[in-house]
Amino acid sequence: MKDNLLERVLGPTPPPAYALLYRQGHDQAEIIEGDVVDVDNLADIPLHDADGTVREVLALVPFRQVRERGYQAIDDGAPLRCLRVTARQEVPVQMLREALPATLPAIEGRGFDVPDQDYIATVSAVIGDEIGRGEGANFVIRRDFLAQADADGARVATSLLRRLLERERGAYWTFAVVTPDIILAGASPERHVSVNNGVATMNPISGTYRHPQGGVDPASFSRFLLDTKEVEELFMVVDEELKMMSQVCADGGQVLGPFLKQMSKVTHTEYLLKGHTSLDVRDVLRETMFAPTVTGSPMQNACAVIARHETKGRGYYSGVAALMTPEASGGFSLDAPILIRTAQITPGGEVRVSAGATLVRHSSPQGEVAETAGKAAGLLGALGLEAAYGAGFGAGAGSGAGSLQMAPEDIDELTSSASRVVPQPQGTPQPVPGAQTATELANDPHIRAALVARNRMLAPFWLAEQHDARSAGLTGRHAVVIDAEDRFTTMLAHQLRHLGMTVSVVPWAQVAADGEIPLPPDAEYLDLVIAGPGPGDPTDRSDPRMARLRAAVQRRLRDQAPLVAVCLSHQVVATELGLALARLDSPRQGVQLTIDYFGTPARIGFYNTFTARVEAGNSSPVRLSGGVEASIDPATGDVFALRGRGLATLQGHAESILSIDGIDVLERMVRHALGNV
Ligand SMILES: C=C(O[C@@H]1C=C(C(=O)O)C=C[C@H]1O)C(=O)O
Ligand SMILES: NC(=O)CC[C@H](N)C(=O)O
Repeated sequence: MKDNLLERVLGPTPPPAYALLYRQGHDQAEIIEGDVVDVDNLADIPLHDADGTVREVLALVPFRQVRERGYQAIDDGAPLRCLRVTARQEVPVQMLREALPATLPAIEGRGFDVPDQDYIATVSAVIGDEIGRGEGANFVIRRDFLAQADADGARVATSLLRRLLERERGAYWTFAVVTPDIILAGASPERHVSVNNGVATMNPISGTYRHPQGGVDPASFSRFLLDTKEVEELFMVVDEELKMMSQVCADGGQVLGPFLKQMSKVTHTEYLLKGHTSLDVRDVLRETMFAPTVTGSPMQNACAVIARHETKGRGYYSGVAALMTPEASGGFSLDAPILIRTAQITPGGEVRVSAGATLVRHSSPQGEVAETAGKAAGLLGALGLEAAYGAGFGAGAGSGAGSLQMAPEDIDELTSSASRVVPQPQGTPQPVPGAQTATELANDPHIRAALVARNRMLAPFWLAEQHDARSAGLTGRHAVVIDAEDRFTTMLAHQLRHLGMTVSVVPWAQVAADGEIPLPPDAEYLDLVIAGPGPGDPTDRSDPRMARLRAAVQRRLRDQAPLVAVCLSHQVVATELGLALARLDSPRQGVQLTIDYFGTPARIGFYNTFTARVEAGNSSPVRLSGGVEASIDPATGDVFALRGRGLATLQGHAESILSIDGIDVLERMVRHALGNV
């Protein structure tokens, strides 16, 4: 008789480890049984048996795994757990739903571990001490809602899954994974990365509209769509994920969208990034570990910031579940949602629901408190914990008990700020008027038009496919990009290759103390050095990273050897040329500006807190000593770009999705540095 895995899994003697998955784009739900194997590194994920037979594996990758990349994380010991699939079954989703326990066990909410006041203090500290000191553009700090169920963990997970299948919508994966000591159940909106027949897709989601009590409302949603903070947040995570795409895909990543992800309690804005990869799926996982939408950017430093401001390890929160399935071609497909909106459950029925908010320079602490609560709301509602968090986090009053009470004006904060309205690109339709109620926001033509209009702010380079190189006469020239811990270098490398160059990226630590830069293995001569961006204060003499960057820059300047310098490295060059460096009153982290690039207006993305400055009131460009000229902001004297013999620098990021004119400016910089080739 055919084994009915579903019956077995939900029967009196379930197997020790199984998963129940309902994945977007699949007709049927999947039931998987597997052997549990814990491994140290992603490369150890057992995709082959000893005899070489391919195996399907579902891996649970905890956040602390990021240490494999050399990034910081509080070590809570959560294992990289693999289920080697031994049996699987597909059933219609309603069959799964109806087979799951119909009643929830009693669950007592204990509230957030970090009270509102403490979370507010953390938000302020992150804005002031991290973004305000040039450590990065955005950081995701999470807190945990804790609860205790009067049942074992598997029962909590399966009954929660039923409620999620009944109530949640728009999820990428709705799932429960049960293993002897680690149990997860959730409805994650966000695909981190998938690979199918060599096509890699990432799905950065950012921007969160919390549904008002009476349901979604196109008027308030239109205001949300025009909120600068929400728009910039999404663009920043697209940039950060393009860094990952440029690393794993030879053709970078084409940006598709924006789209909406409408869920039960919140609606998000999102893009899809697509490219072609030939990497092993485990390498794809490593190079993309983890999403900026749940960590921040630049990602490496975001991990350090998280370790500074969170007090406990994240377990699996913001990690991924990764299903790797053999493909006919001999490789493996990969499907990896981010573990958010996911309950971490112990065998004894302790429940932990983590939620974070993306903190940016103009975050409102109260608004971010409400956002963590809003993100937890879908799961807490499904756990029957509505009372624990109050009547709702939407536009209504928060009348709930405990730590989550807040004033309606605070709750409204994120969506109502008229002072932060995005300047509307020409022809953008006005926000939809009045009280019309539409449940499917994406079907509203005005909303669709407003979404599409966002792309007018973005670089055509990244909105198009990028296989074909430009013939720029730079073919065969060798460039080395120095990585100063911001992976914008992968996008720079991709664009330079697009211009015909041969490019390698070296970490700053490979620069010698005397500034010598290693020659790539296949090159006899280095035509160009691109000194990259990075977090931190460029004048910090105690930081070995700054010292190496400075040594490299000094050497290139001394030899008048071609040098392009970006952002942090532009600042280093500027100080070497004797310019003053100042901290901006309001950081330009993730901001688009039109600059005068030596006679041509250029729309460029900026990610900086510091700036080099000359006297205000001059017109651009100004001539400095040594034949160097500076493109400046006449009002402030802020230096946007420098040019001299063999030298071209930019405070902004030509490689950014925010740089409409980026590839043209980069090409001009490279040609200038190479002596006008
Ligand atoms: C960090 C979370 O969600 C992420 C952050 C979002 C945002 O800040 O707008 C939106 C979706 C997710 O990418 C979470 O759910 O905990
Ligand atoms: N992206 C960067 O290189 C930033 C440079 C510097 N850390 C600043 O914030 O100004």
